[in-house]
Amino acid sequence: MLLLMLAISVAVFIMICVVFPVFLAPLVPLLGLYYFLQLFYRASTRELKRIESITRSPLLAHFTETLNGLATIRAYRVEARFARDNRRLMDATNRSYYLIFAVQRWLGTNASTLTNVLTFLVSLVIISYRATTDPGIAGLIMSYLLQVIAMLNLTIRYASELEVNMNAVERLQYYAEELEQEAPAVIEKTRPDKQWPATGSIEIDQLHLAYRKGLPDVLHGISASIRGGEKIGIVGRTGAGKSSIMVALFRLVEASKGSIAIDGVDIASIGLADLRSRMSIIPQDPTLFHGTVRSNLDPFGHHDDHALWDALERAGMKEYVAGLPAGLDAEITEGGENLSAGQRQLVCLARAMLVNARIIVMDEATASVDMRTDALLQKAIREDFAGCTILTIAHRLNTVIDYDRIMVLDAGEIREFDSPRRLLENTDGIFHSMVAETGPANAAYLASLVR
Ligand SMILES: Nc1ncnc2c1ncn2[C@@H]1O[C@H](COP(=O)(O)OP(=O)(O)OP(=O)(O)O)[C@@H](O)[C@H]1O
Repeated sequence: MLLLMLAISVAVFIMICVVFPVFLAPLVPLLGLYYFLQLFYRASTRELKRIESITRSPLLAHFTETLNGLATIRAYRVEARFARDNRRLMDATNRSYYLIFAVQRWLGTNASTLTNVLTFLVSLVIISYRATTDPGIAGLIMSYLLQVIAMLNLTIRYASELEVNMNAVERLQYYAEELEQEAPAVIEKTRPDKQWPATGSIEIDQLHLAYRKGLPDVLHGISASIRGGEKIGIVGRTGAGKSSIMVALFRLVEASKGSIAIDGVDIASIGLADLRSRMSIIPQDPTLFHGTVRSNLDPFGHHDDHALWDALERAGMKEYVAGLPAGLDAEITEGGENLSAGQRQLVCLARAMLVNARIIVMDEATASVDMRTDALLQKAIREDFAGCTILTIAHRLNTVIDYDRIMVLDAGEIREFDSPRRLLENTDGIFHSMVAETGPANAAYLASLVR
């Protein structure tokens, strides 16, 4: 609408000026000045907006961190420091914000001055030609002149705003076209059959993994052969590479060298959706989404209510969910905030049970739960997942001491991989020393549990 009005005003104004070319004389140099004004204005606004965006991110990050860590901040009585940091970051943002307004005022003042000069000059021309100029035309010239100038001011403002906001479009385009994409979800030619993986055997062959190009490998050519149905505990000190094996298995990061084959199928050759839908993961930090119990258990609506209740029962959550007024349709808030950490873990467990996968990966699934939930999880792992291949990434050796085999990782390499009994017998081994570090009483208890 604005552009249309501007176009009409400019057109009429030009027509008048063509009929009475004398009025063009003062316009030409002043429009030139106008052009320079907008050049300065656009360049400054663009840079200021950029600075404002850069300084706004730390402010928002600090604000979010403060909100998340409010309890800790209060406990350590460091409110003053956080308030000071917040003010400092706010000042940094406001500095550019203030300047953006100042630049707008600068444009407004200069444009108004130019407008006034222009109006004055055109009025002088009209007065000097009053004998030959129709009073109606003179009025029309003055009226359109004022409109055109006002529109020009707005046009400069909007053009520069458009230019700045185009940054967002540029960023979207970058995300859509230039950002490195995941492998395809499905590769028709190499789709595994519906039963895959029937046994759940995993063959890891000289696997190297780096989190990004240019970063050093975190797994240095590991090889292991896991039979279908085996229970494998993966242990090692912090940073040994335990979670990286899970990352490679789900292809969250592609292996830089080597391969993983599941039931003889190289996982790099199939689509990601096919790969990830055939394995279940119970992460350390259970992930729930805003929605209902039902949508969290079965996001794609593949299962009927009977199957959902059955999974909840096996995970020990049936009683709780049945007690909710809406049952399976009870609301789950963002991140599962309205459930306890243990209940979130159990919902994840029920979700894993529902999938009926042959391969289950647990990333320290029992690290943050109470004894009852832990017992439920362990029972489920033994009974429900009896025939499944289980890989448990564990810090607590108690969780995996009765597993079939333990893989001991150190600095991205497999140092030991054997049954817990044999590993314990090797008094020079890492596993033996890890068990000894848990204290004499627990070490004796662990030794009594090994099969
Ligand atoms: N997203 C990442 N980007 C870059 N390097 C990473 C990333 N995640 C992990 N690493 C590096 O990979 C190595 C192995 O990390 P990983 O998380 O596999 O160890 P972990 O044994 O699971 O440790 P923890 O017991 O603390 O969870 C570490 O040196 C770590 O710094």
